[in-house]
Amino acid sequence: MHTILYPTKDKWEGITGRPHIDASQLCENVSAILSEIRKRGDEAVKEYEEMFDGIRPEQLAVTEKEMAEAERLVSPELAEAIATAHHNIRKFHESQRFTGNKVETMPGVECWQKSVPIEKVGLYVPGGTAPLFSTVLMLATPAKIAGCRDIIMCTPPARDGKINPAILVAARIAGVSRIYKAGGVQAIGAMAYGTETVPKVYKIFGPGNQYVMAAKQQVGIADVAIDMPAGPSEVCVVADASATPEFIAADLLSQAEHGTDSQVLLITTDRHLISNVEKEIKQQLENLPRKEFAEKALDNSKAVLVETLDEAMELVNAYAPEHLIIQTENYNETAEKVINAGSVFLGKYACESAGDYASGTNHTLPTHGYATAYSGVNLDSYCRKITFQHLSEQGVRSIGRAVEIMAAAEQLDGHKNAMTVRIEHINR
Ligand SMILES: NC(=O)c1ccc[n+]([C@@H]2O[C@H](COP(=O)([O-])OP(=O)(O)OC[C@H]3O[C@@H](n4cnc5c(N)ncnc54)[C@H](O)[C@@H]3O)[C@@H](O)[C@H]2O)c1
Ligand SMILES: N[C@H](CO)Cc1c[nH]c[nH+]1
Ligand SMILES: [Zn+2]
Repeated sequence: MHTILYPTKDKWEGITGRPHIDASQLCENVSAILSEIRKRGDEAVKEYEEMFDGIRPEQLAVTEKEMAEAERLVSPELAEAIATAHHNIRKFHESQRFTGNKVETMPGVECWQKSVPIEKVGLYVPGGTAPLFSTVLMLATPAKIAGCRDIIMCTPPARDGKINPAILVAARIAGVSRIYKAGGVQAIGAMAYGTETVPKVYKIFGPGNQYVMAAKQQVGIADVAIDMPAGPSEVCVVADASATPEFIAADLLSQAEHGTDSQVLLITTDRHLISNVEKEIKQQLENLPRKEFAEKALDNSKAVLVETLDEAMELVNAYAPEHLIIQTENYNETAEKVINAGSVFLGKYACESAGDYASGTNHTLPTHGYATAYSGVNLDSYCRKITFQHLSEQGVRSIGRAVEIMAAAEQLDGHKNAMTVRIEHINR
């Protein structure tokens, strides 16, 4: 981790930048794969599976036999933990149900919204370096609550051609309709265009590495809707002298271990905290099986000393982290200043892992600064709000003239006439 002391504002860009990616090369590679998937369907998906995941799946669809085998392989303890997480995720997302009201904007003019589920959704569950079965719960639970009819899921198989059993069990618990063995760009392409086996969906959800994120952004231009750019994980911790270095180090490492392109950021008003956290990181790293990933991610990461918590929060908002942990004495007060963040964790006990797995909030969140404009996945992500309106004769009398005048002023006589014929009909 690089330490930066009291940076002036002109240095902030160097702090808020994400790890460098050669975007043009990435886009070119992704686009070439997508175009093969579009042209050659299943065959191309299998070829890229062999190239990137080291296994050519005989068939892409997961069978009932594989589902049953997975149920046997998952320990009762893990199944219970998954059930606990699912319960909390369902409870929190059920509380997000929309209730639309009819509004009479003028006498006889009624307008309202109805929330309608997206019929066909495609979920991407990462599996390149870790089998993220928690992501299954995060994506499928709200899809099910929303009432999506077809919930399909893609995830890369392991080298033995199988999908991690916990992913399959979580999928069954959360209500996924069909599962396919495909990862990365090829999975996104398959769900965006449809292949002989994988159905085309209307919206693709889910996080992934830089390839997955770039593929979603490309297919999102013209072929399918996407939830948001959700790429390599990030966490930003804001702390003052009251914070616990051991906890902060653990939180930073918890996201650094996701991948070499992850990034963590510590912003503090206490100079000693930085050295204490660094000492803790060194110690904790020794016992981390994914030490190599974490070390590389830490190379892209920074600890920043600032004068005040107000300045810390200004820097947080400029960075727009996926996750923000606030470990300050008056964390509620500090939290008032949050403008740009995906998900916020308050106080020393709210570790990000709680939200990653089991507290109930969603862990599929905007990265790379997109928290300035996107929300994380939530119940609304799976619905559209369709507006309805009804006009009575009184309604025509209320707004008819305004419509006629505006249409005429826009030089759209056809529009004007649609109202005029009604006004005349009523007055006949
Ligand atoms: N933002 C969020 O909400 C969130 C949530 C969970 C995980 N994540 C992130 O998801 C990511 C998971 O990454 P992962 O790699 O473990 O799994 P992944 O499933 O995202 O990616 C694996 C796939 O990448 C493809 N791939 C690998 N190398 C490639 C190459 N050179 N060219 C083209 N395609 C290639 C392969 O097809 C492989 O199947 C991590 O970065 C993690 O931080 C983000
Ligand atoms: N931290 C990730 C979101 O950025 C989610 C996750 C899944 N498993 C563990 N963590
Ligand atoms: Zn995580």
